[in-house]
Amino acid sequence: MAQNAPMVLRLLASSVTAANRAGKIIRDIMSRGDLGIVDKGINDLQTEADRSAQRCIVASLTQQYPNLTIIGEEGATNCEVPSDWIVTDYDQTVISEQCPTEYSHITKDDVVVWVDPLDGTSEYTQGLLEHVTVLVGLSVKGRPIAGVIHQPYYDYKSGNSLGRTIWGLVGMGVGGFNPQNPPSGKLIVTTTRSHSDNTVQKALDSLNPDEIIRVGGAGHKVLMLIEGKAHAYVFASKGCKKWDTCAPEAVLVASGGKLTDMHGLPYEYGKNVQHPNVGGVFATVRGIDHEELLSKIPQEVTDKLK
Ligand SMILES: O=P(O)(O)O[C@H]1[C@H](O)[C@@H](O)[C@H](OP(=O)(O)O)[C@@H](O)[C@H]1O
Ligand SMILES: [Mg+2]
Ligand SMILES: [Mg+2]
Ligand SMILES: [Mg+2]
Repeated sequence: MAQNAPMVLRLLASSVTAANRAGKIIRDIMSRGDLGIVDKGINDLQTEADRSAQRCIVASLTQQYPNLTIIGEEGATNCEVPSDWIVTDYDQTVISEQCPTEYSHITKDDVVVWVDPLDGTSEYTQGLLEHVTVLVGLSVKGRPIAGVIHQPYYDYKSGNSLGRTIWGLVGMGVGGFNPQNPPSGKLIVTTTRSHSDNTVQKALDSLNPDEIIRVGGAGHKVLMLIEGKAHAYVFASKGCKKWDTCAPEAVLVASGGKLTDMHGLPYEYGKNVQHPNVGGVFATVRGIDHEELLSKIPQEVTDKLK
């Protein structure tokens, strides 16, 4: 009986359906063509799709889990939304999974949900729609243990109008896609397409990669890893925030990978942590020696990330 499932499993199943609904809102707003762009600061845009997607997700989860702690990129959310934006059903695949016993007694008070309603806003406004993801991350006692990465425009050029939703729960596994290993005998690194600087480039140069793939979206970059298109995501900059990395880190770890800052330290996702990831992002797929690769980053780079 779904309602008797552990709260963490139910919350993940609810997050999948909420992210799917947010993805439709994102597509509908793009179709209408009025993005309502607001400039939040240097190279930091927000559209009506960001705002509406967050209101949809927060309203849906709050209705099912009152007083749940949710931190969204777009700040305080007006939960007065059209009734058809509120979804309260569970994703049936997720809710049918066997939840690891370690999460059996987790309560809402242990959980913080990190929401990036539209990751890759800059790319969304530029029409690079395959870079866009919806991110819902679940942290328990500060650790990222579950995540949803929804792609509203997955394979849209071939007519797919529903997108794709990937999920993961550490200790249970991942779903919604076929994990692939990157090619052996070479090093492919993914990084920013729009926020590079000398420090970012020095970090990349120190790894001497065979190939660098520059794309937008923190969620999109982690998808490159778990789908076997890159071995590491390296971003020696303070630009990312906790809502950018909570869900991707949980899915990556659930698939055997690892994400730390550029000093090799884990990020904490409790409700009182600072939002910027000031240590940068260093993520690797299963099979890559995270610490060995990280040891190649020079101190002149890590000194800039404190
Ligand atoms: O949700 P948005 O604001 O689109 O999230 C941003 C990140 O904050 C930003 O760090 C990423 O920069 P890069 O593309 O340079 O990695 C951006 O892509 C979005 O993820
Ligand atoms: Mg943003
Ligand atoms: Mg983001
Ligand atoms: Mg965003």
